[in-house]
Amino acid sequence: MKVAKFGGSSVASGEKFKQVAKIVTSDPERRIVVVSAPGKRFSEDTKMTDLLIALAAKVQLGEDYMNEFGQIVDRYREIVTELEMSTDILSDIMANLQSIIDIHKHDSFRLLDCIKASGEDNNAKLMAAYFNHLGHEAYYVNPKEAGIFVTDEPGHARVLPHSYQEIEKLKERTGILVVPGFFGYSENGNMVTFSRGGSDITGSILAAGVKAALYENFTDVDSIYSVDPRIVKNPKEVKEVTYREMRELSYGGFSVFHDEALEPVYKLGIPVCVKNTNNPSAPGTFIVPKRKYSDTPVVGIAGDTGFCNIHVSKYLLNRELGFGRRLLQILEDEGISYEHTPSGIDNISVIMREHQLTPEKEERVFSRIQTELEVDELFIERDLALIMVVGEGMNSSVGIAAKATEALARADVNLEMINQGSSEVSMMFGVKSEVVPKAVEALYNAYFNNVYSISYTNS
Ligand SMILES: Nc1ncnc2c1ncn2[C@@H]1O[C@H](COP(=O)(O)OP(=O)(O)O)[C@@H](O)[C@H]1O
Ligand SMILES: N[C@@H](CC(=O)OP(=O)(O)O)C(=O)O
Repeated sequence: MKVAKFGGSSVASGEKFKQVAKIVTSDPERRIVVVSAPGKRFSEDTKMTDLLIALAAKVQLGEDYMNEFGQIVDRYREIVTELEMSTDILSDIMANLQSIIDIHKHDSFRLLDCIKASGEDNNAKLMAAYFNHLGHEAYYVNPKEAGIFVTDEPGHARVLPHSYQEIEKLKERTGILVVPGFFGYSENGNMVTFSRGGSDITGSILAAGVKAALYENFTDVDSIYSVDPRIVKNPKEVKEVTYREMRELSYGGFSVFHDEALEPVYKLGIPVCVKNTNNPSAPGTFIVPKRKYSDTPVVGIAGDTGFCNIHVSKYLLNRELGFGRRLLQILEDEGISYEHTPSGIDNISVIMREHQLTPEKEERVFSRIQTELEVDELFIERDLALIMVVGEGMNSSVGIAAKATEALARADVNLEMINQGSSEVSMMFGVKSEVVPKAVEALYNAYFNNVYSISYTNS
C-alpha cells in the first residue's frame, strides 16, 4: 500500500485534479490520498490557505467578510466547473464555512484554526467526489475517522502516539481513501492544524500508521535539488538523500518538504519519494535510511531567514555553575524555544526564531538576564539567517569547511557565527538575511561547480 500526498500546487485547478486522478488510478497500490488546499495557479496567485486566513481576520475584526468568502467559494467553483461536476457541492462548502464562522466567531484562535483546516477538508471532499464522478470507489475520510489525534496547540499540533493504532485500521477498508492534510483532532474534539505546509506531516503519519511500502509526496518539481531552484537556476538534482540529511535541509529552508514530516516514517524506515505531479514519469528524489555518499559528501545547501541572536558575556562565565541552565530557564518561562547555543569561554549566544520574541517578551527577558545573571554584556542581533551545508559524507572528508569559508570570503559574506554539531552531518553559518542568495550561490558553485581553489579529499 502507498500513501500519496498532493501538495497545493498539485490541486490548484480542475486540470490538476484530472492529473491527480490519472496518477492515483494508474497504480492500484495508491490507496490513501492526502490533499492540500488549492495552492497557487501562477506565481502571483494567492493560496487558498491565505484566502482563508484573510477571511478569519475579517470575521475577528467584526467586519464585512463577504468579499473574502466569495473569493474562496469562487476558487472551488472554478475547479468544479473545469471538472464538469454538479455545483451542488458548492452549497455544502458554503454551509461548512458559514457554520465554522457562526460557531467560533467569539474565539479567535479556534476560528482561525478551523477556517484554515476547512481548506484541505473541503478540497478532500471535492477530490473524493471527483473520483466517484469518474466511476471509482473512493471515500472522503475525515482525520477523526482516520484516527489522526493531535495535541491541542492551534497552528502547531503534534501527533499523539495512540493515533498509529487507529490509523492501521484503514488497511481493512476498500477503495481510494481521500484524507484532508494539515490537521487532526484533539482529545476534546477540536480541529487543530499543524504548522504551515503541514499536509506533508499528515501524509507521513498515515504512511507510518498503515506501514506503507512508500510515501509519495507529489509537488511541482521533478526532484529535490541540491539548492533552492529559486536561488540558483537549474541546480543539480538529488537522486537520494538520507532522512538525517533531509531533516537538516528542510530545517534549513528547503520548503519542498516540511521539516517535521520525516519523524513518523523514519522510525519505521518507510521510504519517501518526492515526485512531480506534472511529470510523474520522472524518477523523483528518494528519502531513505542510507545512501552511498562517497562521490558527493555534500548533498545540499539551504538557507533560511527569520532568526535572531541574544548574546551575553560575563567574565569567568565558564566557572559559574548553572549559568546556561538559568539563561535557558528565562526563555522557557516565556515559552520561547531556542535553536542553537554556540558559546565561547566567557560568552554564550542563544539563537532563536525571531517571531517568538515579541517586544513585551524581549523586555522581560532582557531585564531578567540583567538582574538575575548579572552579565557584563547583553545585546540582540536581528535579521539573521542560517545557512546549512549538509551531507553524510562530510565527516570523512578533509577540507569541506575550508572550501565553504573560502567561497563565502570570496563572495564578501561576513560570518556572524559558525556551528558544527557533533554528528557532522551539517555545518551551519549565521549571516545577515540580505546576503543569503549570494552566500548560497557561492557555496553551490564551490561544492557543485568546483569554482574555488581548495578541494577536499576523503580522510
Ligand atoms: N531544494 C529544493 N528543491 C526543490 N524545490 C525546492 C527546493 N527549495 C525550495 N523549493 C521550492 O519548493 C516548491 C515546492 O514546495 P511547495 O510550494 O510547498 O509545494 P506543494 O504545493 O506541492 O506543497 C518548489 O516549487 C520550489 O520552488
Ligand atoms: N495548505 C496549507 C498546508 C499545506 O501543506 O499546503 P501545501 O501542500 O500547499 O504546502 C498551507 O498552505 O500551509
